[in-house]
Amino acid sequence: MSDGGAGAPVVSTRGLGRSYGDFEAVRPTDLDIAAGEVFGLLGPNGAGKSTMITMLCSMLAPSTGTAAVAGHDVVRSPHLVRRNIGLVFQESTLDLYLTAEQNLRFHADLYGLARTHARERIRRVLEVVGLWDRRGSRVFTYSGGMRRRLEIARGLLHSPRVLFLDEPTIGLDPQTRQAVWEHVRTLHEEEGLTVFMTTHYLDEAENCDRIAIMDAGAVVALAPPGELKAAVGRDMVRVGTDDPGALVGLLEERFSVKAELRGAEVVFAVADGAAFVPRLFTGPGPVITSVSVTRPSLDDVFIHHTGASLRDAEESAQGRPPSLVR
Ligand SMILES: Nc1ncnc2c1ncn2[C@@H]1O[C@H](COP(=O)(O)OP(=O)(O)OP(=O)(O)O)[C@@H](O)[C@H]1O
Repeated sequence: MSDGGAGAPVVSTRGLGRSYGDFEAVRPTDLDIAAGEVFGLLGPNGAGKSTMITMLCSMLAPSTGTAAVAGHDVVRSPHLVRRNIGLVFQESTLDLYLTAEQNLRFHADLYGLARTHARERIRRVLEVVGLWDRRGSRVFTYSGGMRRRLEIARGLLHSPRVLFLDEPTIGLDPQTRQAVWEHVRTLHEEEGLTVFMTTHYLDEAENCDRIAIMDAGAVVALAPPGELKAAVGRDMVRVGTDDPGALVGLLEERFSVKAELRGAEVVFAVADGAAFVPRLFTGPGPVITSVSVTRPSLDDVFIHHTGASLRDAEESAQGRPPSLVR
């Protein structure tokens, strides 16, 4: 398979799917990702994100269809695929008893980088992720965030065309997540890297050029974040009340509006929030303590397509034992 030249998608799938027995973990999927794009795959636990990314990295054989990465077929040319990609997965594979520099040198040897080039490249990637000064420290002395940054540096050492990140910041605090993301952005901008990531975090998803929302093995929406939000189209109304259950019932009966409980709030979508809200205060009903009207957020988009809140997915992801913070 040829590289296809400028403008050709750098990741392309046709009918790509994976089953376990009768269970379709990833249903046949077509995807095209352009060179230089930052692409995010979002979905609740078990949606099929890891299965998808592992197939694209040539580490799991598809049951159906084809996938090409940097012009190479993932089944027929796995070695060429791996030369062209960087991987940062949930499970850390750093050697904790080696220094950062030694970890990177080992990786450079594996990829056959010439010594001088490797030296320059190690310096460059460590500088980008802010670890050059700590290059001589053994990795077990690093914090969770520093280890993650080092893994990103390692994933980029051999100048891949596509960086695959499977939940790169899971278990990290918001500031560290932000820092990791800034490093990815810098490399994306300076090296024209294509980034394919899975995430549970809405703020990370907002940074993507395009997002695919995956649910039960299928891509149910795919567009830039702004377009996804505009497509949901309606205003979100959040109401605080002393009796949320009663308010959900009242909205259904009196206004035929389907509302959900999100935490202590009742949340629903209407075409014109400002016009609708005064009607809530007419007639008998539970006491209303607060009301807010907002344009749709990415979480609203997620709920619209999957019926679940991404915030809940974030929380359950946070509850998992973080593989980074050892
Ligand atoms: N080796 C396997 N054998 C059987 N079922 C599997 C296997 N690997 C994954 N699955 C199932 O496939 C589905 C998709 O799993 P996958 O790990 O891709 O989801 P995910 O979206 O990455 O979830 P998470 O966000 O929790 O990592 C799940 O129902 C999972 O149980």
